[in-house]
Amino acid sequence: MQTGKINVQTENIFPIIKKFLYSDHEIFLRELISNAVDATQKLRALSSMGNIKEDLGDLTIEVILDKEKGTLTVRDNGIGMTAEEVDKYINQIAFSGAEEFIKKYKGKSEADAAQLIGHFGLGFYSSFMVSSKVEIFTKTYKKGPGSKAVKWECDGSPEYTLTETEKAGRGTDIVLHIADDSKEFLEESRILGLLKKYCKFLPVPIRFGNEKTWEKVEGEKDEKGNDKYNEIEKPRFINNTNPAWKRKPVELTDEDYNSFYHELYPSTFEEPLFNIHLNVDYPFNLTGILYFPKVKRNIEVQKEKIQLYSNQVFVTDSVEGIVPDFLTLMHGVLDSPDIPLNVSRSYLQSDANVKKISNHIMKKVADKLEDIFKNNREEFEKKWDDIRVFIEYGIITEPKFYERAEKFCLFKNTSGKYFTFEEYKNHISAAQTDKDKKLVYLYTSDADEQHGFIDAATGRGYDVLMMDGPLDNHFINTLEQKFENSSFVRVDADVIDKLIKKEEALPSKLNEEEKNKLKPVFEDVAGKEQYTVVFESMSETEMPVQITRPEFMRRMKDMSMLGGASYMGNFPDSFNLVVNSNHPLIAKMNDEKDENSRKALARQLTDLAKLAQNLLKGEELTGFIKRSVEIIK
Ligand SMILES: Nc1ncnc2c1ncn2[C@@H]1O[C@H](COP(=O)(O)OP(=O)(O)OP(=O)(O)O)[C@@H](O)[C@H]1O
Repeated sequence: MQTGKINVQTENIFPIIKKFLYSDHEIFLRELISNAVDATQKLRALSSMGNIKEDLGDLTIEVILDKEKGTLTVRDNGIGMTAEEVDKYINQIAFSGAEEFIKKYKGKSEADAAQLIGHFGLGFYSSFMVSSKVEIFTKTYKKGPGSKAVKWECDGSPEYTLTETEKAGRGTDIVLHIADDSKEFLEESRILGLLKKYCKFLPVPIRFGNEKTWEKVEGEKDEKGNDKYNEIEKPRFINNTNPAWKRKPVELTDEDYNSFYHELYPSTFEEPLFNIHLNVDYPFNLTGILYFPKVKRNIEVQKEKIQLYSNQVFVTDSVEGIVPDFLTLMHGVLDSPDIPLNVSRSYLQSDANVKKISNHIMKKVADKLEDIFKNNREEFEKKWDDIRVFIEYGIITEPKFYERAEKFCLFKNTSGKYFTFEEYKNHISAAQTDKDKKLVYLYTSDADEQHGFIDAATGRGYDVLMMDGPLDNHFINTLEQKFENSSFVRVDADVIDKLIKKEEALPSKLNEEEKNKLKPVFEDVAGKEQYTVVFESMSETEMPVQITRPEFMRRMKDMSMLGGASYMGNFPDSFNLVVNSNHPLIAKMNDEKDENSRKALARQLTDLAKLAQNLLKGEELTGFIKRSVEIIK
């Protein structure tokens, strides 16, 4: 027997390991199983190179729980280790990582220390987070002297023992004696949960005990004459060793992609819209499949998230910082050994590899969208309403994505037709260029509520865009910065004559004095605080009074509601009450001598204008209806 001191200066490092990995104790299982997978893959590699002649036998990795003994064992049939290798890889190399960590951690805050851990990969030693004692039983695949099985044992102090032992087969058993404060890891359900989380797609079969199922007994019936079934126990395998993202795209059908989607997200019933299969070797290694889900109208916190793997080992499903923000709306898997694990967000964001990966993914997503757009515009338009939020989000937040998306991003108008930016510009430029040569894009945020204004605009030969998505306020702001000499104006921002300013207005039939006389009457009925009364000389056929929402003030209000400008507090609604000074009813009002009649007329006209903007409510509405009945009588 050999006893020795693990090559470490610090007296007892395990309490420190324990403390700093506290929040993530469960990763010990991921680390141990990864080692077992590595050992198995190495064996496979040796065999395929002809270095091992005999049959490798069953390579299943087993996870064995013994509640009575209080142990959890990870067993592999991989390459195993000789005594010398245990000394080298476990006592020295593996520990030096831990030790280096301790040195660096001294004098740092806990948060910094937690970030550091990832760089050192405590690997095997993370098992001490949950164990009072760890044993390794291992036998190398190598033949000859020095290849006897050995047992290594350590109880968390820097002393270990290394002895010869008997072991039937090749490979390694790591036996954890679970510590009193970690008893949860002796619960079958807890371990099963962890295996399903971290090991679902590992490339070597993982078995955890047995599961019960029902098996049909051929040729036998039960008392009722139905097929007979017996309950049987069979080995419970955790993983799909050949997940879709590791296979070649040519081998996969749409059904394969969809069924893999459901394998990833078992509780989701919706089908994804389409997918992108990633496969890059250089300058970094990245595989994966991303799915476009149907994005809900209101972007909610998502249940299904992109899952990040490193060589098929699950790492995390918070990929912020690794993929651009707007791509976090996608679903699927990314697998890259080049993404550093267990490190902080800010570290990830500054990592050069991560940046390259992020740009690459963005490019691939744009490629795919452009591809569908070019080759199957009909399908693209059909999916547009579902993917639109996603593309707008990308355009708002990523200038690089805009450069690509400006070719395939679509506008939809109120009659349901789709246009690219370029097509739309050509479509409206004749009718919607104002007297200063500025192109005015008209839009509605609610086709029902703004119906009257849309009607007036289309009547003029203008086109109106549907901008009723959750991001459209921001989207419009972005486009105004990108499009030269253009502005966006909501259809109810002004009366139709003023919406797109053309030549000089018609002459007014009211003079200034008359206007000044009528103005207070309208101010009185509408309320001066909320409504600014303005006179416009429009055609006689336009409405006598209209309510508009000046574009700038409305945007400020929308922004304050979104919380984007909370310093403005509760920004008030602000409206213009536009009086058509050429309308016969206004002329009639002007001629009216009786003050009460003049006021009644103003009130009725104002209420009609409010009604058209869905602003007439409650008591005002009731009053209006009663008055209208009186008039008809
Ligand atoms: N099940 C095993 N079979 C054979 N060798 C093993 C096994 N587990 C660990 N080893 C050896 O011990 C070494 C140290 O393992 P450890 O998990 O600490 O670090 P690592 O796997 O090299 O790196 P990482 O920090 O990424 O886990 C491994 O590189 C390997 O040589």
